[in-house]
Amino acid sequence: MGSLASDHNEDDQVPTIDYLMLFSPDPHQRSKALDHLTHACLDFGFFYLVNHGIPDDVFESVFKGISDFFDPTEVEDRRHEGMDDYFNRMREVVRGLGKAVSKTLGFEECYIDKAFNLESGFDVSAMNLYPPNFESKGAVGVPDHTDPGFFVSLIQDINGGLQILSHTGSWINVVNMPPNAIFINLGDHLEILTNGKYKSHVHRVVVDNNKVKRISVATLHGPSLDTMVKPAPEFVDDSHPPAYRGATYKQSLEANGGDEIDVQSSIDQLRLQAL
Ligand SMILES: O=C(O)CCC(=O)C(=O)O
Ligand SMILES: [Fe+2]
Repeated sequence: MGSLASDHNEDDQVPTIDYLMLFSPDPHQRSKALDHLTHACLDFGFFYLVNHGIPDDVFESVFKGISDFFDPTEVEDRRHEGMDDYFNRMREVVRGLGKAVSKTLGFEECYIDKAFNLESGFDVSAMNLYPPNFESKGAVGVPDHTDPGFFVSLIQDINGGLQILSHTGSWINVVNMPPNAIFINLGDHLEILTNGKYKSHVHRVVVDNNKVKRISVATLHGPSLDTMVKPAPEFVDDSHPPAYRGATYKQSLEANGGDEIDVQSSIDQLRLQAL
């Protein structure tokens, strides 16, 4: 395994997107915010989302629920209520963001909602608790991967550990996420739909710097399972032949083998060889 403390780490150059501004009634503000989002999607593939309207206490109750869940002395409790509230609110934020991202692609705002049939979208959440682990230098919490789905939303109780590979090939330490921001990462299926225009970025979690436990919730927001996802005709032409084969979301979640849906990336299996 290579060195994780790479020479090329960059401390946090993650764009910040103001959700409210994307829907500002002032057309000038709105268009500035959308330009900013276009830049974040094209040149980064990830960003901090602020002003999303999910109250702080909703995040707090999710972290508390996860903390209790991993605590063997804690009995089964009411954690599900807080979780459901969080998931429902996050889904709404993500659908709103889909409208804005549709516009950055030059489409009507319902484009992503329709392309992925988000009325019955398939979301999966990973709830992670990383214990303090500063003795095992270089330990990998989660190895390099991209995620299926069109957006991944991530919340965390403290900064530190998440690294994402930038478009220039350097690992960015995600360490300056504002409290109660949502880290949004574009997923494999947005990359497929846009024929590689909006890319899904490799990320990982290192735990060697954690002095205290860290909790995160990563939700993979996906199309409905029966949605056929393939490069949309708008992104395909002679100089941009289709770079991925089409598959239903379910098929792509099964493409790693086995008969079961797994929620690992299978974008490598869907990539077509360049002629
Ligand atoms: O915990 C994190 O910061 C990221 C976890 C992650 O990438 C995932 O669950 O897909
Ligand atoms: Fe991930």
